[in-house]
Amino acid sequence: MNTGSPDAPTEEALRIYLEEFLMDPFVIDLPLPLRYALVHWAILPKRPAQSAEAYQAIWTENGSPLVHYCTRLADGLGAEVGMAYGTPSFKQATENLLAQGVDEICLLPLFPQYAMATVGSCVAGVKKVLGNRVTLRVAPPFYREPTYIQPLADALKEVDEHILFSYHGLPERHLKKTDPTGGHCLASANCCTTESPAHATCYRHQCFETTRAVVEAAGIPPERYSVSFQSRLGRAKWMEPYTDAVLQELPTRGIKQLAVICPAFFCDCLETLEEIELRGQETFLEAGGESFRMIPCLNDTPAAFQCLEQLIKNAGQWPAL
Ligand SMILES: C=CC1=C(C)c2cc3[nH]c(cc4nc(cc5[nH]c(cc1n2)c(C)c5CCC(=O)O)C(CCC(=O)O)=C4C)c(C)c3C=C
Ligand SMILES: [Fe+2]
Ligand SMILES: [Fe+2]
Repeated sequence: MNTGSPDAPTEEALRIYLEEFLMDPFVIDLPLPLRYALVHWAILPKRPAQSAEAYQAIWTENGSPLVHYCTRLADGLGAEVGMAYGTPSFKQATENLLAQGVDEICLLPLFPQYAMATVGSCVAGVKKVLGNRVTLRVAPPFYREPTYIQPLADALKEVDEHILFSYHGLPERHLKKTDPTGGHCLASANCCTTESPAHATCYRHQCFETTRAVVEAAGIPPERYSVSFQSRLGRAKWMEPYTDAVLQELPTRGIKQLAVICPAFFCDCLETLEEIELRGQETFLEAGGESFRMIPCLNDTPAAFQCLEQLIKNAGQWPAL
């Protein structure tokens, strides 16, 4: 499963998709009246047109890159593909599996790090469709699986530029909400490097761990890389530093050659191809940067299949819900 894309890069299709996406209480976690007001009065009047233009810039003859790569992966693995929003839907994928008479469904949310807005939403959606009809097993977050880390490290071994690890951001509120200890996340500056049971569902910790594992495997020293969080939406405080601010700031520190990698995304999508490769590049070059390149996600490469095959091998041991 992945988040999913609109059916077409048009304002109309974006309105349907964004309404479904943003009315999900796992994404905008406000009480229904507030969520409805925010989505319908603040976001939906303007964003569908803006997002349609963004999708037009990355749309291919195969449609949305995200849906295309996810479909190729699922087909190659003999799995069903389902999106949290839009088509192909997870509801249809779940029904297809049930129609085969299976007595167990193994769900692999294609997100290396846990977030309520992604993994949490996927699991709740599938569980709701299934009820107690069959056992549901869910893959644990794979943010430090060697088969995910090693190809990212390999891609960086030949890179001479400064490296920016840009992860999808989250409102800080989400980090606190999914903290099972009720007091660890964001309570101190070094919470994410202080061992805690909170880390099982701490997106921030898992992003930092992904970075740590990749730089260790690639032998990249601390002064050669930065970490930031992208795709902020709305006025709430999201995890910092923000990618767009870092892209503006790096050239002022004399860092003019940059390579960006986005390890929160298994497949390239709007957030990597448009937000980073197009708009992010423009921001960096306008701020005085001289060269910019993007490291692709694993997409449908042999390394992507090896990673997923390795994860799926253990599906029988994934926690059952
Ligand atoms: C990688 C993990 C992701 C997290 C964490 C995440 C949180 C999150 N997202 C939104 C709002 C939007 N995200 C959108 C696109 C989008 N988001 C992810 C992944 C994560 N989101 C992906 C893979 C995509 C790309 C989909 C594609 O079709 O390529 C969008 C839609 C596009 C747009 O208008 O920008 C929205 C909206 C929130 C609010 C959030 C955390 C609360
Ligand atoms: Fe998102
Ligand atoms: Fe933390």
